[in-house]
Amino acid sequence: MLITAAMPAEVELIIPHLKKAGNLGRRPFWHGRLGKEKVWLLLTGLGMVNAAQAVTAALENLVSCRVVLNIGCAGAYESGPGLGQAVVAERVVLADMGVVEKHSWRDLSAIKIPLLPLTEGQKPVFNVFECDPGLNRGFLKSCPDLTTGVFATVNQVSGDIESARVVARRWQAQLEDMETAAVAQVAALYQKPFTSVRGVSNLAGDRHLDLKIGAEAAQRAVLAYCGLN
Ligand SMILES: O=C(O)c1cccc(C(=O)CC[C@H]2O[C@@H](n3cnc4c(=O)[nH]cnc43)[C@H](O)[C@@H]2O)c1
Repeated sequence: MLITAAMPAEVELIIPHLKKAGNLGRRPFWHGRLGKEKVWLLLTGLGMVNAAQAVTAALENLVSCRVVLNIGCAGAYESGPGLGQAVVAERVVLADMGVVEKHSWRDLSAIKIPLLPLTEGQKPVFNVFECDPGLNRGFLKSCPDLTTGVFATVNQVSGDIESARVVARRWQAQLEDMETAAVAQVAALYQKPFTSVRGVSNLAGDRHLDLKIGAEAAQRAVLAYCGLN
């Protein structure tokens, strides 16, 4: 399993279980066993470009990697989960990729060019990546406190509640982050099952974050999934 996170604070509980293994794609990575799982842990840096570059480098090199998991903290949209709640993604979306015309926003289907090569019998992929149902069942079984939801991955972080509300409504999303859908897109290109578990660090639109509370919630879910609780 390849586990990716953006920032060191998001992997502090997991790192003590693993060994530093140098750099991969110029990103620090660790390797070892987390209970039942053989794991590579990769720090990608902030945002979608960093995440996509790091995961591409990892999947080009780690040929025996079967599954990709993204973890970290996230902002929760109003009426979404509370601070410290861990959530597993049903689907993740490239939430602000599309067309703006006269202040009106449309998703990538307006451009009609899919993000992934078309495969027979599959619908074209524009903004939305479905997470792996089998992986999600495993998480929900081992972590009864987990909830599920849609993750909106943005380049423009919501800086006020009204802006957050627009993104939440557009995608029926519960959480906002800056990397998940980019990791999902690269995992899909490499045909690797993918999911994401994130913990709530703030109300989306409120820039006061408790990184530790959010990051620890997600990591505890990962440790439980691996049988280490
Ligand atoms: O200073 C700010 O305005 C600010 C706003 C949002 C997040 C940050 C961070 O330093 C953490 C970024 C990190 O955590 C994820 N994250 C956490 N909360 C949110 C959010 O409300 N909107 C988008 N991303 C969020 C994100 O994936 C980053 O990796 C600072």
